[in-house]
Amino acid sequence: MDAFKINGGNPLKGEVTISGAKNAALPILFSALLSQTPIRISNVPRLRDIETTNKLIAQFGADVHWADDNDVVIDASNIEHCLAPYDLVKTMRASILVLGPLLARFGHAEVSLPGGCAIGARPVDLHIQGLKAMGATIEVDNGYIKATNEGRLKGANIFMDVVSVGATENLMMAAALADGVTVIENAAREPEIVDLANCLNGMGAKVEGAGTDTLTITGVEALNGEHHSVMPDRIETGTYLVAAAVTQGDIKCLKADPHALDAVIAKLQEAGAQVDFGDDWISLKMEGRPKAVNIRTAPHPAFPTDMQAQFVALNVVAEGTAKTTETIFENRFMHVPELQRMGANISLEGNTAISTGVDQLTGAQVMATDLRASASLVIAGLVATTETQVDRIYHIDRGYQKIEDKLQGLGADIVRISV
Ligand SMILES: CC(=O)N[C@H]1[C@@H](OP(=O)(O)OP(=O)(O)OC[C@H]2O[C@@H](n3ccc(=O)[nH]c3=O)[C@H](O)[C@@H]2O)O[C@H](CO)[C@@H](O)[C@@H]1O
Ligand SMILES: C=C(OP(=O)(O)O)C(=O)O
Repeated sequence: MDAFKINGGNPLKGEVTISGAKNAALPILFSALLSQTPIRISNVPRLRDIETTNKLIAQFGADVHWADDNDVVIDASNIEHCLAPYDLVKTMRASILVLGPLLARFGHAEVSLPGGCAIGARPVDLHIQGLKAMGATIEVDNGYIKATNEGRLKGANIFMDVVSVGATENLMMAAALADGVTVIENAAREPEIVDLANCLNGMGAKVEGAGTDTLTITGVEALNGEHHSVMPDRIETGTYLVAAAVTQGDIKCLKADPHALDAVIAKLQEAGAQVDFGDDWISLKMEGRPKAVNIRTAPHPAFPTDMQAQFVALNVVAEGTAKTTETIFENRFMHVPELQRMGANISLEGNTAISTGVDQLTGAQVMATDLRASASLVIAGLVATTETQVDRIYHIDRGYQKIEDKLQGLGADIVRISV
């Protein structure tokens, strides 16, 4: 199993190129299942979750191949079956996103229930309810969601009582091929939803309102190939910016999208960082110790849950006391006990972490428990006074392309080892 060894103390300096967004690339790759002709997707990050997605799509019978370093071509004209098996689905929750496209195009789909995960139970009831509202018959049997539909799905009015990124994406993809108009109210407004809508519209879909809380989708009979470039990863960008702030560094992120990062930039400025940006870059300079900042996660455009752990790493070395409140996932504080082992002064009260920054963290052997928790431990390691070993970094490989190479390029002392 791989681990990172980190010797902290170097301020991050220089330029880092941001990869395509994992959370946009995954639904966009799955949207290829809606298309009768090949689709080419550029700026796809090279990550474990992307490999899992490609494997899942290929096992339905589609032809999936890398056409270039970051370009994937998918030809789903011939699909042999519509069964998504537990072995693949259990390794990546986003696999549930095959349900809408397969059902809409082929009238049936069997998808393993993804099961709970480290950060929370993460049910899929909204996905199922929305598809039922569009006329599908759905049963859950032996751990599988079994969905069927006679002919095309029917357009429907769907109100989602929880804002869900994945359910919005699944229903938007299904509605793209439905008969009639679907209106999704209380839809998620994340930039990745907009990127997916743009890709679908390029394939011939009629999706309006992406980026607002009401989506109107007029179904079409068929979708066809498209060449789409995935948006930059706002969470990867935010992670490097926080790492630079914590190490009192000076970095520039290239091929980034600063407009997708408003809430994160506001918090970095509140922490005392100087942040500048242009159309496709963002830079951060931090002089002196950051100031602790209160955080409350909520659906976009509020502060993203996927940046919570990284800001906890900032708060535990910042000047002052801060409250970090997690409102999206019920168990997304597993980095807290690991940070305590590195000397952090932090405690948990319900869904709030209360921290008072310490002058210095000390290195320790710590365990990554989920994707962003791993990132927060790496950030903590970058400022710790002695060596840190972060174990189980397969979590980080799900979502960060070549993180150790990128951090080394910024001057960090981090190496991958086999343990
Ligand atoms: C691949 C991907 O894009 N993952 C992102 C996506 O996950 P994902 O799409 O799984 O997250 P959701 O937006 O669906 O989850 C938000 C909340 O809704 C709840 N819920 C969701 C679906 C449902 O049917 N019933 C229900 O109750 C969840 O348990 C959670 O409490 O959005 C999350 C919230 O921004 C991010 O942290 C993840 O990085
Ligand atoms: C939680 C995340 O991903 P997933 O929804 O794929 O688990 C994430 O990207 O932080």
